[in-house]
Formats: sequence, C-alpha cells, structure tokens
Amino acid sequence: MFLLPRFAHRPLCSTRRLHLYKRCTRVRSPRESVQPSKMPIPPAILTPDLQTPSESVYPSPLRQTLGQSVSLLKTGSPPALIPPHPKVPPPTTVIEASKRLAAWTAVDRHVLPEYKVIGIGSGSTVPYVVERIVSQGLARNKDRVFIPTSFQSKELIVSAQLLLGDVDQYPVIDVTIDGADEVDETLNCIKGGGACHLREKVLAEAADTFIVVADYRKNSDVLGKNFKQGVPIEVAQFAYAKVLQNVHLVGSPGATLRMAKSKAGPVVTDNGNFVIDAPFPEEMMRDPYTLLTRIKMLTGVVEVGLFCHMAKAAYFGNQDGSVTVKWHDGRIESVDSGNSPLPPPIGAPQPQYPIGDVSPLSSKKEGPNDDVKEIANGLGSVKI
Ligand SMILES: O=C(CO)[C@H](O)[C@H](O)COP(=O)(O)O
Repeated sequence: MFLLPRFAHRPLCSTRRLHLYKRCTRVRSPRESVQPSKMPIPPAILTPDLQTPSESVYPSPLRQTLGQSVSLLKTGSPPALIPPHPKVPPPTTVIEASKRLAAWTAVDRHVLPEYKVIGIGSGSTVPYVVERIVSQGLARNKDRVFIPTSFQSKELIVSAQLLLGDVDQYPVIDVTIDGADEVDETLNCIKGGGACHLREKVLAEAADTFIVVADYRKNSDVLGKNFKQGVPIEVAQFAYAKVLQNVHLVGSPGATLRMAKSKAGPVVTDNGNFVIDAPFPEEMMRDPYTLLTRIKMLTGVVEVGLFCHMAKAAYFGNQDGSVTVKWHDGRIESVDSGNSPLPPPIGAPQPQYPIGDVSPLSSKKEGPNDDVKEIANGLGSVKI
C-alpha cells in the first residue's frame, strides 16, 4: 500500500528544513538516550522556592524525590516513601475496561525503558496510560520527564508524582500516547472531542513515535461514521464568526460554535480559543488530508482536529478482551488477552496482568516492520 511519509503533507519551509536538519543530525546514543539531568535546565528549575509540584516543573531539590511526599519535603521532615497514586478507579463497564486494555497494551509495547521524554495525551483513556506507566516502577520513571497535552494530563502527571516538563523545554519526544475520537483505515484520526487538539497535535508531531489508544467504538473505516459531532476546529476568539461562515462555505452548513455545558457561553480551550464543530459529508471525509488543508488555510483557524499521516499504530480494546492493533503500514494484529476486559466478581480469581517489568517485546527496538509473532506481556499472544 502507498503511504505518505509522516511529514510529506507539509511543504518544507526554511524553518521546517532547519528543524528536520537538526533532528536528523542530532547525535543521541544509544537509542535516544536523553538524560534529563544532562539537558539544559531551564531557570525555573533552579528556583529554590517553588511551592508545589503543580508548578510547571519540579524544583531541583525535588528531582530525586519522585514518589516521595512533596509536602513532607516542604516541611523539612525526613522524606517518606509514598507510592505514586494515579487514582484510576478499576473499570466497571466494558467500554472502560476496553480503554484500559488498549492503554496498557500500548504502554507495554511502546514506553520502552530507554525512553526518557514521554508525551501524555488527553481524554478518558489516558488515565490508564499513566496508571500503566506508573506501574513500571519508580526506578524506571525517576529520570523520565512527562509532557502534557492539556490541563487534564498535567494534573494526571502531577498527581502521579511524575516529573512534569513542557514541549518548549523538550521539543523532541520519544513517544506520545493519546486517545482519539475516531480512527480510519489508514490511521487518520479525528481528535479534539475534549478541545485539546492543538497541544495534542504539537506533541504528536514532536514525537518520534505517536501511538493512539481507544476503545472499539473508535475503530472505523471512514472518519465521521461513528463520531457525528464533526471535525473540531480551534479558532481565535475574535475571528470565530468569520471562520464559521467560511467553514459553512467549505462544505459544513451544520458547523456550530461549541457551547460549554456548565457555563454560559462557548467552550474556551486551554489556549484561550474557541472551538467550532464541523460535520462534513462522507465524500469529503474520505479524503481527510485535503479537507485538513482547506480548513487550515482559513484565516483565524488555529488548528484542525484531523491528524493525518501521524500515528504509527492505533490500539483498540475490544469487548471480548482482545486488542486490535492497526499499524501505519496497513498491518492489523489481534492481541488476545484470554481474559474478559471486565474484572471478575468479587471473590473470583483476578485476571493476570503482570505489572512492573516490561515484556521482551518492549525491550526490542521499535520499527514499522517489526515482524512480531508473539508477545509475552501477560496480555496474551499476538495473531497477525
Ligand atoms: O482528542 C481528544 C481530546 O481533545 C481525546 O483524545 C479524544 O476526545 C478521545 O478521548 P477519550 O479517550 O475520552 O475517548
């Protein structure tokens, strides 16, 4: 199958060429061995009196204390070990369990021990991603830095007591894992149901590997078949009326400004912008890249929730406890966990999802043509 390379859709302006040049000529060995301690430390980290871990970075005295109580350190008492607690309740519905299956499988396979800079997406599937990363243990996570795509994921990172960074400090990310509203056959995605798609796209593009995790309802052949509310378009506030008019002309007469649920007025994104939801007819959604470029050309548009040619793989948790993996080269795998995705009734034996060590597969260098026949990550075997 013919697939465009990841960045083929973008004309190479001089800034981009410079970026690609720097990226290609960067020396990192072995395999992207970024040591946060050796990276340039931004001034904020050197500030001695940062108050709480919810600041944009941890202060340096706390950098060795991940997993320990920050408040104890603030009071000067001896540090006590408190395990990071991502506060994810166990799933009680098949849909939630499917999200967790997808997230855990993707983390086991793509958050490799040598990865030090990790992008965290947004949405209801991502807490399971953070939960599984935390389960890899303090030793593995203490010298990693995590980059959020939203207020929500920033809170997840902070509450799990992981080191928080930002993409302006770490513009090259080893792997970003994110949810999606719908994914088509060639891994084009609709994103932005949670209005986070601007930052999500920046982190997807910054990542050497971009992985999507979702439940079975998001697995589609054509975008817009399942996710009916339309393509999310982030727009500058003052320009929304003109953009809306132009989006109608481009082919979405039903496009509307997204309104907030518990606030009078429109949704305002983490970046202070508005969001338009634009449903397009199926024939336009069959060519999402052309549609993306047409919308992006409208003045006032900040970002479009169509992610084309970006994902390396998409993991979908299924109702029967299996995971379907769609790869960017067209391969489709089925990972059979052999377990129901729902936890068994209280008292019954719990399904075995070993936590901690990553699978033999995970220690293998990734590549688009990995000929994976079997994985031994506790989630079962792979049928290709
Ligand atoms: O794009 C997003 C937010 O802007 C989310 O990733 C998307 O809405 C999927 O979320 P969920 O995992 O809750 O289905």
